[in-house]
Amino acid sequence: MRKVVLVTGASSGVGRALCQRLLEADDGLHLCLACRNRARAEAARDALLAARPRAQVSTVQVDVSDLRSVLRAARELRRRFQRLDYVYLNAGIMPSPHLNIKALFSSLFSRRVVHVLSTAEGLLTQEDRITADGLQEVFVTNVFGHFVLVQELESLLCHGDGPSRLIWTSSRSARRANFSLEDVQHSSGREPYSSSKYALDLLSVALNRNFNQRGLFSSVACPGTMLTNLTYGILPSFLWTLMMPLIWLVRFFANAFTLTPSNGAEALVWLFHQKPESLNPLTKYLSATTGFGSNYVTTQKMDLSEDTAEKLYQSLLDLAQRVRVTILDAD
Ligand SMILES: NC(=O)C1=CN([C@@H]2O[C@H](COP(=O)(O)OP(=O)(O)OC[C@H]3O[C@@H](n4cnc5c(N)ncnc54)[C@H](OP(=O)(O)O)[C@@H]3O)[C@@H](O)[C@H]2O)C=CC1
Ligand SMILES: CC(C)CCC[C@@H](C)[C@H]1CC[C@H]2C3=C(CC[C@]12C)[C@@]1(C)CCC(=O)[C@@H](C)[C@@H]1CC3
Repeated sequence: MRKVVLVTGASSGVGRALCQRLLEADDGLHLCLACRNRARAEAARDALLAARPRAQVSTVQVDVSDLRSVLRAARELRRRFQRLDYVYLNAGIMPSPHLNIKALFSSLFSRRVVHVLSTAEGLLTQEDRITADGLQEVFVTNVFGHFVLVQELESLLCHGDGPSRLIWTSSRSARRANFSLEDVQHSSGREPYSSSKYALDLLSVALNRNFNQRGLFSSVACPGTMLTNLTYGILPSFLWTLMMPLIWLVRFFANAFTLTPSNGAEALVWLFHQKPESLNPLTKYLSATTGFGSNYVTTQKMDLSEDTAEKLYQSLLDLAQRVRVTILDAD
């Protein structure tokens, strides 16, 4: 039977490159592209099938920032599939980013330059919004919509017939100091992106604790800094083009500049091929690229406590229950 792989945010960037690379390695897979925009999803499916006609590629419409859409998509997936072997929880946003140019220049002359350029620590803030469900948009898109999707797909993931895998696209910019259990949605801070990625790291640890015995395994990966729609929201593409010679130079010291979505997919593809029992649940798997353009995977121990992970998990369960009641009442 074909293995089924679901990828959210597969219409562009690293999600789309991941689909391409997975099919290059094995066109016997069934890929299901979970995207918010039907036209973009179909364009991605057509391009993938044109390159690998033997593959099976389907699409499902889901806007992960809209919980009704998540519930609808999960219902559709339960109708179509008996099991999901891999779910890549990849869709993500960084709305209205503001780059602190002064901090960027001072970091270039500091000893922490490689760390700052790899994580953007102290360089970026964002303006978050509130969704129609009354939730912070970055939190619901990057974390909570995916959490509810996983909950709704539990029967396809814990099927008792071999392991299933969750692979989250996190980030090197996930930072403990930007996350608080008292404000998991980061409604009162200016770094919702970093907070949401830290929440993903915690969530993955908690999911392993709660689901490994039922055959579900979770991992987190960072694709490194790539030129995608997300980074074109920080600086326009012509500025990235102008900075390219400098970035190629920087890449000799900072392996996080993977630059292309295909390079960025390295850790996500590598995780696909690993036995889940061999992976460390407290490790983040990072795509990296050398100055000469070779890709490899490196690891980082996550800066978190299992107790905080469990507390976040419980607060997401509570929130999901409350939101479900509100949605059901309104319908
Ligand atoms: N670019 C980078 O340097 C880095 C990116 N990442 C992470 O990689 C992931 C992919 O981003 P990247 O490829 O860079 O950027 P892109 O903007 O190219 O991809 C983001 C994907 O998420 C989808 N998406 C956004 N919002 C929603 C939503 N509400 N519902 C469903 N899908 C949605 C987009 O759909 P659509 O095509 O319709 O816009 C798109 O397919 C993100 O989680 C990001 O945080 C992590 C580290 C570095
Ligand atoms: C290196 C160049 C000469 C200057 C580039 C300046 C900035 C635009 C980049 C420096 C660090 C970058 C970075 C990201 C975006 C672009 C920078 C701020 C991310 C925040 C993109 C999304 C992520 O998830 C992070 C892992 C990236 C961290 C580094």
